Amino acid sequence: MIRFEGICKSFGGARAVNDVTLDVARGSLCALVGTSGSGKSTLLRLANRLLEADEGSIRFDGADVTNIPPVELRRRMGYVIQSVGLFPHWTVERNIATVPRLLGWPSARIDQRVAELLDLVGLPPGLHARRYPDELSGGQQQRVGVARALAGEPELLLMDEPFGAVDPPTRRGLQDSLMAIQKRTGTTILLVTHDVEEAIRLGGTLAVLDQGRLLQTGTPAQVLAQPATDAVARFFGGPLLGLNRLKALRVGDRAHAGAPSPGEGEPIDAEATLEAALARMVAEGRSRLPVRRLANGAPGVLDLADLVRP
Ligand SMILES: Nc1ncnc2c1ncn2[C@@H]1O[C@H](COP(=O)(O)OP(=O)(O)OP(=O)(O)O)[C@@H](O)[C@H]1O
Repeated sequence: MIRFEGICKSFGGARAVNDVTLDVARGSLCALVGTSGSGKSTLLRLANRLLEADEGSIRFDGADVTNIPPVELRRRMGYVIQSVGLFPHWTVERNIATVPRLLGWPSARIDQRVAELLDLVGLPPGLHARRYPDELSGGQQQRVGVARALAGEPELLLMDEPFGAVDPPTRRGLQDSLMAIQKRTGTTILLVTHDVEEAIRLGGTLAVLDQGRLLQTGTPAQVLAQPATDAVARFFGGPLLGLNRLKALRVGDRAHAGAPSPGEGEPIDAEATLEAALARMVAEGRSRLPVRRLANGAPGVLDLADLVRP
């Protein structure tokens, strides 16, 4: 869907992005992660030509982005930033309708799209469509920002720290909504975050940047099991990397067949993370949990020892 090839970008002689080659497959979610100043936002802005690369090429659906007019490019790529940037004097529905209006959609189609998107991001249209941004909480504004970016049915959604400014429980709610939206719409997402937990939780592919260089790509489970460099290991927790790894693995990945014995407590879901399983074991003083259902449908068990298996 989008491929960065040998991309370099400098500001005043300092390399912000250094020879990055990265492929984001159609329908996937790729999280650009790395410490502050590693070049994540720059890479995102190069995708929609808010910035131009010094070297290398970016192909979007097979075409070099420099051959696509910026207006067309930004219509085909939704862009969500942390500060949201909603127009304060426009209602929620008018904000969301920005791109469809520019595209000249008939008003009935726009109204239908706005209502559908508000539902999708979990804001009932009857309650929210006519409100103004300053009548919404920060988390609700973020949801409107996501709806607005999706309005023109973009092929790619670029998100720069989209949930950076909201509290952790709201952030988790927004992450869940985003994952559900992606499942439903199949939109390709390239997202910037420096939050390790968010990067792991969203699943998909991680692309780890450090000082402008791409150090590693892979699923969270792969990257946390075998960090390519010390910088990657440090980013994912250093001495606590092992604990973060438990966030990237599911109970079903490690549980084994077995009949739970009486008194072993509530079964845990095979989809729960190993971190959640360990938390239950610690809280309940158990070294074994029954598992509701393995991939083959049979009940199973998870032992404390399963958590430390390679
Ligand atoms: N417009 C600009 N002019 C000059 N330098 C810039 C500009 N944009 C970015 N930089 C520099 O490029 C480097 C990479 O910045 P970038 O914003 O891409 O990093 P980041 O990984 O997104 O960081 P953060 O997580 O803090 O947002 C930094 O050293 C930054 O100071």
